[in-house]
Amino acid sequence: MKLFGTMEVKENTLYIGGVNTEELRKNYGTPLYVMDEVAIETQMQTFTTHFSSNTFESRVLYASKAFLNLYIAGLAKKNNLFIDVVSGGELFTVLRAGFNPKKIYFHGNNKTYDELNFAIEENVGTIILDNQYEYEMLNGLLNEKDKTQRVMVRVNPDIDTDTHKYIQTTKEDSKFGFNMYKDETMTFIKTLEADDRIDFVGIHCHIGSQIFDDASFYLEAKKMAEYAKQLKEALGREVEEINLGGGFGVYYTAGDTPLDLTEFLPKYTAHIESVFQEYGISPKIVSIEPGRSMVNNFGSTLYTVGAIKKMAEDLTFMLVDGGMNDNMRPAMYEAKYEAYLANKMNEAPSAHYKVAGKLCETGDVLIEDVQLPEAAPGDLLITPSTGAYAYSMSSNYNRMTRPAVVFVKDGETKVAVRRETYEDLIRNDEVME
Ligand SMILES: Cc1ncc(COP(=O)(O)O)c(C=O)c1O
Ligand SMILES: N[C@@H](CCCC[NH3+])C(=O)O
Repeated sequence: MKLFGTMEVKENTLYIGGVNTEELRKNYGTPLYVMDEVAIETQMQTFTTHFSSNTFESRVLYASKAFLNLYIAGLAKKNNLFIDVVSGGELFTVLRAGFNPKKIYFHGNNKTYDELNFAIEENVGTIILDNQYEYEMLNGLLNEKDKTQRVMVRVNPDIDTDTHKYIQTTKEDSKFGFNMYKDETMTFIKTLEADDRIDFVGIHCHIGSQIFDDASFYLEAKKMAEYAKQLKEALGREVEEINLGGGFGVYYTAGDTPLDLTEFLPKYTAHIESVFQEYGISPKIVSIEPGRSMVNNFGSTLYTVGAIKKMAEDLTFMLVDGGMNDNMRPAMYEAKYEAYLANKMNEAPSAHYKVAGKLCETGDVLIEDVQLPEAAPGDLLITPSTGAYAYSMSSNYNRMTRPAVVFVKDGETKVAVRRETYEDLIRNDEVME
C-alpha cells in the first residue's frame, strides 16, 4: 500500500494521524471521511514554499470546491492561503470560517444576481467574470451601492488536455469563460477598462483537472503571457495579475504519474518568469488554484464490509455501507481507486472483489476489481485518496445520510462535520396536510 502522509501500519491495523482506524470506526461509525491534518498543512506549505518568485508576488488559492467545510477553510486561513469559491454557499462557508474577504476570489460560470450582491456586500476581494451578463448585473449593483470592484476575466486558451472529457475546461466547446481568440473578448475587456466602477486587474484560466502532463501547464502559461502582451498593447498598461488555475494531477492507482510538486513548482515558476520576459510583460501577481492536489491523498474513506456475494467463479461482490452517495466519482468519471482492509493490513491478498455500495443503482460500484485478503462481514475497508471531490460531491440519494468528517492529528481526533441523522433528512420537508 502507498502510505500517504502520516499513515502507518501497526499490529495488522492501519493508523492515520496516530489514530487507530478501528478506534475511529468504534467512536464515529462508518462510512467515515478521515482527513490527515498534518499532511494537509504540509501540502499547503509545499505549495506556498515552492511556488515562489523573485519577480512577482505568487499567490496560492485553495480551490475550495475540492473539499470545503469550516475546518478546512480554517486550515487554509492559518496557512496564509487565498481561497477560490464558486457559489454563494462556498462564499458563505469561507466567510463564516473567518476568511479575510480580500483574500477571496469569486469564480463561477453563471453567478446569480443574489450571489453577486452577496459578494459585493461582503467586500470580496476579486470577482472573476465569466460572461457579459454577469458584468451587466455587477455594473448595476456597483452603481446602486456606489462601490468599485476588483475584477478579472476568465479566458479560454483552447488547450487540449490528457484528462477525462468531463473535467476538461478549455476545449473550444467548453462552457467556461471567454474565447481568447475572439475579438469580442478584447472588446469586452476594453468596456471593463472604461468602467470607473470596475478595477480590471487581469486574466484567469483553468485548463482542466487531474492533468499529469506538465507541458499543458507550460503551454497555458505561454498562451496567457501572449494574451497579456496583447492586452498591454490594447490597454496601454500592464495587467496586474495572471491566474493560471489548478488542475495538478494526483495519484489514485498504480500507473498514475502525478507531478512531484517540489520539483515541478520551481520549474513552473521559472517557466512563467521566462515567458513573461519573452513577451515583455511584468504582472505584479501570479496565482494558482490547486484543489485536488491540496487534499486528495490526505483524505480516506472507511467503510464496514457487509454482505459478500459470490455470483460466479470470477465475480464476488463485497458490499459496503456507503457507495456512490459518498463517492460519486467512479460512477461519474469511471474513476479508479485502491482499497485495503484496514484491520488486516499484514495479511496477504488472496481474493478478488468487486466493491459495490448499497444504493439502488447497478452503477453503484466503487471498485471494479481489487485484490484483498480473504474478507468477511465486519471487516474495515479503506479507500485512500478520497480527500477531494468525494465529500464535496456527496448526496442524500436514497436518503442516505452523509458521513461524518474527522480530522486526525498526533493521536487526537476532531469532528469537523458531524454525521447527518435521519432528522436532518426531513429538516426542510413540509408534512402534507
Ligand atoms: C476555476 C477553477 N480553479 C481551480 C480548480 C481546481 O482544480 P483542481 O482540483 O483540479 O486543482 C477548478 C476545478 O477544476 C476550477 O474550475
Ligand atoms: N469534480 C471533478 C473535478 C471538477 C473540477 C472542478 N472544475 C472530479 O472529481 O474530478
